[in-house]
Amino acid sequence: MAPMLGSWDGTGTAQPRSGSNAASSAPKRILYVDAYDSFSYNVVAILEETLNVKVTVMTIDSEWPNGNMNEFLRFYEAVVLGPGPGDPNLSKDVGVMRDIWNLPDSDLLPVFGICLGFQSLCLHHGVPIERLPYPLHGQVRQISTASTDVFEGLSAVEVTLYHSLYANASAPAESSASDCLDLLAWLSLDDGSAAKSQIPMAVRHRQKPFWGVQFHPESCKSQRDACRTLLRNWWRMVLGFNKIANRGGSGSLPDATISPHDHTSSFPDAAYEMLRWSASTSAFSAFRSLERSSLSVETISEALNQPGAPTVVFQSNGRHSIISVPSPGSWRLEYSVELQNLTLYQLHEKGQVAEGCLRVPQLWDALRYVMEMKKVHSGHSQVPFWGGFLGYFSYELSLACLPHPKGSPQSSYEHPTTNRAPPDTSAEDLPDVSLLWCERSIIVDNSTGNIIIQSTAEPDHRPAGWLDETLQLLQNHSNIPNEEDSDRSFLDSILREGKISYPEEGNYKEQIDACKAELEAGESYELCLSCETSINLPTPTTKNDRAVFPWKLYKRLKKYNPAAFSAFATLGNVKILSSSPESFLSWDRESTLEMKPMKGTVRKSPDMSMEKAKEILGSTKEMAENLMIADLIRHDLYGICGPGGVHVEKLLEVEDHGRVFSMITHVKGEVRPDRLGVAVRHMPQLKSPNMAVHGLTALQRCLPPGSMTGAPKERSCVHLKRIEARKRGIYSGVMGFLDLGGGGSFSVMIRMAFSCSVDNRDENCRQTWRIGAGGAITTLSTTEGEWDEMLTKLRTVCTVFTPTT
Ligand SMILES: C=C(O[C@@H]1C=C(C(=O)O)C=C[C@H]1O)C(=O)O
Ligand SMILES: NC(=O)CC[C@H](N)C(=O)O
Repeated sequence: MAPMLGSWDGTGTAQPRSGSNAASSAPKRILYVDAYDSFSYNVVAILEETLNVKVTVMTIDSEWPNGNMNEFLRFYEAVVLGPGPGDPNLSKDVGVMRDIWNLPDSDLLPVFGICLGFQSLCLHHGVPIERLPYPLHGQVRQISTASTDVFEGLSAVEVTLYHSLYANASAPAESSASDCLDLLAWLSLDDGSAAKSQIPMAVRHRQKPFWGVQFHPESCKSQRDACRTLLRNWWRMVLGFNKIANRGGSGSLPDATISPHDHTSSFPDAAYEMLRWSASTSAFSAFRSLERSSLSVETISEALNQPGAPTVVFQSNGRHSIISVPSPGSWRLEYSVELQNLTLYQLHEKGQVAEGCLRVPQLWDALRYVMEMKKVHSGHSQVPFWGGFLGYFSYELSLACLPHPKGSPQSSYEHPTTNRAPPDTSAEDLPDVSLLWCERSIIVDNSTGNIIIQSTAEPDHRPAGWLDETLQLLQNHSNIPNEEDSDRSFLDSILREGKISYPEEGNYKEQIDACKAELEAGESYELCLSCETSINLPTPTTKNDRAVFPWKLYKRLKKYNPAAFSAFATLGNVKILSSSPESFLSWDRESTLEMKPMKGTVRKSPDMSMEKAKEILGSTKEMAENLMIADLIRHDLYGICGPGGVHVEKLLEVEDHGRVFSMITHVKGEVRPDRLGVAVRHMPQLKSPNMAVHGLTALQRCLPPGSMTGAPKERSCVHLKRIEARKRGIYSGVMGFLDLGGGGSFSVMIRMAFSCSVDNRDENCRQTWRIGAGGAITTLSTTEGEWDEMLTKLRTVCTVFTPTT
């Protein structure tokens, strides 16, 4: 193989004709065309980190600024066409990418296509794009190269692949292709036939400055040094071409992304209302400490919270547990995406209620505003929460936070009058957001037994005020006697009357096949499919029994399946019992964001050791599942933190999570208000140094959890919604706290049950609890294996709903 290299190379010996800006020291500009992929910001990061360039992001469904592509591209040194879902044969999937290939010779500029961008390049130059015999998603393979051109010095490179389609260079229509494209790299594919076929991994146009790679140089499992060399080689050739062509990005451009989405929304009045409701919250969290106490979290919560009253408890088996305590200034909010309705409820005095209409972005603005205005400046230095909001964001709220490409199937909740979701009465009244404004709380340091009693309400700080009273109360308190027997018979008496509706096996298996069909078509690289089990129970007859039932059930769950993020909530009609092992997003008060997705699960059993679990989870299938999510959350964090701001701490490590072994990845990002990531650069609110504001924004931009959707996130969600045909509700959403000191932490709502039944014996004699369970479907999944995995996860929660005798 001796690719013909055309008439120009990277040495750039020719003299510029005129007006070259080569001497300019300002970073040169690259235009990145984003096909709504979940790896886009990883590409932006590797470009900016490697080439000292500035990247502008333009989504495929954008209009060319001023309707003039040629004019606009003069600002740029080169264009990078990114990866994405779908098929380059369809204009909706590549959008403006296609326009680039039709640039007149006089306006040519260097182009580098990645995966979908590469396929678009090949297709336009006569190479058909077809389906692979088996998709290659999240798989790390060694490719061979021609060792020339952009692969100078790189003979074999290990790279990550995320594609279902490929450029069939040996198809009959190829004769014209070989006239203009040279093959620079290829992969030997063992497709089961006697002869091993080779598929193109990189090409270059012979006359035009167009390159493309089928693999993902930005993936954290692609050989980093080699991929950076590849980009530097390309960049040399870009500069060489531009010099000869006497072109090059010039002029100053705003640091914005180009997309059809209007990011402006009027500031919501609700924000001022929420601020008024928080008037009693001061800028200090005062505290008292009770050293080395043996009081349990359950005992403390029972001592300070009335059964059935709004309560949130985070009972971590990590360092700290948090228990909310009501105060005269307590209030809570509920938001419905479908109705675009916000309701505030005062918990004391006359139980005042306020309602307002606002859109999802305005809700985030309101939350940011309150967190900024009510910043708490000091408190106990060791504890992660001083006061603020505790509660959840549902999966449907998360979907409403995603950008939808123009013309894509919209989510019903954004436009209540059109494209309604399938009727789903069980989810009808479930608030999509429910948050408790919490001034008083108790923190238990699980490692020392120390208890911190804290409050941001000024009257509580006075001597002999609530802090001192509570200290005394807890000092004189002892653990509640073990009521396991009476609790068991109480719970069993209700559970015995329960009806559990399990998902239908045949239906779930059909849904697995439907997912696989989308994976094979190139629509997704991984789909996290789930289904729901519902449990219908009699409502206990007495008011007290109704109030204590969820709490007692929670205690049973906590005991049966202790988890890193066990949590309980009762907020209005909503009750949540969670034994989630998975952290979604947390942030400290200074600048660090952390995400720890979990993907790859095996059930514990007497003959399943950690060693064996590592062997199973070390398979191509399991590693690929986790790697895809690892790359997805790197993208999510790069969108906030920008190039240079994201680091992988742990990649694909197996951990013990109670009843299962799971594989996790741990990624950290540093927020730098002066160098924000592409996803948030347009937000003026983020000039603030307050980490609460950045953390909330990261939450808004990173929902829904990628481990619960698959990648690319937006397109995967569209398919999952159609295939699952239900609202997931709180399952797949997140639950956690927003700390007025600046921090925050949210876990993924899995291994949990929730109910939104009205607690009124007269109106509703039955209550329905819902448990979601599922798993990531890849092309390597087996139908049987996925059904079993779903059942394993379901059992961790469903077991506590079955009577013990
Ligand atoms: C979908 C669930 O879990 C998700 C899927 C996992 C997997 O595929 O291994 C692991 C953890 C979660 O991100 C669930 O628990 O219902
Ligand atoms: N990662 C990608 O860009 C994938 C491209 C295309 N959707 C495929 O599956 O082949």
